[in-house]
Amino acid sequence: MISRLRRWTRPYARTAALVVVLQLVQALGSLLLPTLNADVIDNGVLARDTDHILGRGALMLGAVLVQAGCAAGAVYLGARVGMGVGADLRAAVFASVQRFSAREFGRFGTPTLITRTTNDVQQLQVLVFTTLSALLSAPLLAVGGVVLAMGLDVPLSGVLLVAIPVAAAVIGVITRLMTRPSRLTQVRTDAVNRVLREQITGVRVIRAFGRDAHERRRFAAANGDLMAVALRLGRLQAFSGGSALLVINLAAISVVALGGPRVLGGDLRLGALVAFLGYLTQILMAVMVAMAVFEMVPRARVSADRITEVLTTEPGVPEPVVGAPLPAGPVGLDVRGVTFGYPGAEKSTVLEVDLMARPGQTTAIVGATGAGKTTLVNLMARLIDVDSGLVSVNGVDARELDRRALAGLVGVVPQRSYLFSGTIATNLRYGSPDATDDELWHALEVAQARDFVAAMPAGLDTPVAQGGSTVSGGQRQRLAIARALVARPRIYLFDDSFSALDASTEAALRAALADEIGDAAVVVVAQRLSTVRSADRIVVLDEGRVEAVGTHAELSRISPTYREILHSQGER
Ligand SMILES: Nc1ncnc2c1ncn2[C@@H]1O[C@H](COP(=O)(O)OP(=O)(O)OP(=O)(O)O)[C@@H](O)[C@H]1O
Repeated sequence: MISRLRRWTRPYARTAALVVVLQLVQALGSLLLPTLNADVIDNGVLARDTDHILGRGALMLGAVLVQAGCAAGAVYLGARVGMGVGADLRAAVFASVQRFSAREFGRFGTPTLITRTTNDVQQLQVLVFTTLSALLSAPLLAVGGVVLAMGLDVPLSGVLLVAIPVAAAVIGVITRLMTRPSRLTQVRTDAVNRVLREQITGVRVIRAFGRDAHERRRFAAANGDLMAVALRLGRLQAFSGGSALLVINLAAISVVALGGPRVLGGDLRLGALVAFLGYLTQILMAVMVAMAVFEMVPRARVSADRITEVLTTEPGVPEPVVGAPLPAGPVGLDVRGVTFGYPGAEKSTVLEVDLMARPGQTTAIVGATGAGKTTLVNLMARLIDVDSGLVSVNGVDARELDRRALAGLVGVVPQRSYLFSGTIATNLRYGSPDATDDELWHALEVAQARDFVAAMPAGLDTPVAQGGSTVSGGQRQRLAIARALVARPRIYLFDDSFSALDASTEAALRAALADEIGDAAVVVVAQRLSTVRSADRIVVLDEGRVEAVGTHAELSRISPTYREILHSQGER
């Protein structure tokens, strides 16, 4: 794990080196104090030498001040390194997730990606911080303490021979015991996130079906599981803290019991006994600190594994090393023999599909629910990559185009349009940040959204809630269409984007769109016949395969599926 963390701590090497120096000075100060204390007792107090007491006292004060200053500096800089590493890791995980395609999102799931970016990174951040601010000085304090303690009195050092291995054994056992609950804690935090997220998103469905009690029980179960494992960890921590204190105090009692009579017998100086107690406490405290940090290691290792898994996951839609140049002028999109199956699915969702979208023409895709229409649109926009076959733009493989350039070329209005928290204007400018207000109003007009936006209290500056939950479904759809229009793409992919509009609004929108988009290529997925009837080309999809291609008139004759759709909508 250390080697994995090294990559992230490297940019902070200088600060970390400074922390090492500060910790060294701090530890030396700590080690000096018991010896000075012994000197004050033996040669000052017992010898009744006030000057010696004051002289050594001043020295002790100096040592304490230097030690405190260095300790504060080490903690401050340690925090800067820890927080810096944490921020860098979060940024890296975020960047990685941003490159994920639907495939990777499906594999990980949203809740765990959020936990990994926050909670798991926090584990590593805390480990780096405590290592720098506490663990670094522990070896010097322990080794230096042992050497100085032995210098004071060899026979008493026998106590250390017993106490240190006992403390070390406790570390080993507890660290091992903590590994499993640590891993479980992260997994169960994911589970709580998952349930919570689902319940917040689905709150209306829960209320509508009166399933509040059921959902409460579901959450209570996930929450209880998390608490159970957290308690198991807590018990182990309590045991480790308690046993460490027990070891320290038993060792101190043994030192007093063994050393006290020897002080009375004149065999050991009182100052040496007191100093020995000081070193004993320092040594065992150092062991205890190391123990506390080691206890974090299993948990941090689990987090490091979870973060590494995200960072090393290759996106299903990789970026080309050098993007091919963008085709100029009107743009057409071709799908040739494309097959795609979702990971884990038994059969392909899209099979050997051929389709073309020509500039200035509209291609409609129709088919039963689940026929693979949305999947096909996602393949065309390269939101997912084909398993085989080719999606090309003016003859250039879409995989060779720079992804941002491709996004500028292809405007997608998804089936479930999503609006970001902000205002109407910030949402509309999402794909074209420099668009003027006039351009926004124009796009709204084409999308049949001008009237309702104009009627809003702050017009374009009206706030929009995350997801667009403060506007109606039909309004959201129209805003999403306007957002695509503002970006002026050269290929439009409308995935069932008119479904929430009434027939007359849709007819007005289609008429306005036809004037607006000029020689752009349009692909429309639709259920409603009025939407597809006037298309230049209609592709009928059946269980992922193209059943037929043609105009409305042609398909009415040759395609059973198309006839079924006609039939279901009262036409023949
Ligand atoms: N992310 C996914 N992971 C696994 N399977 C998926 C995923 N998305 C869709 N599918 C499956 O792929 C098939 C086609 O789904 P798709 O959404 O492309 O159909 P559709 O024709 O757009 O349907 P609808 O008209 O109902 O929107 C369905 O059987 C669906 O279960």
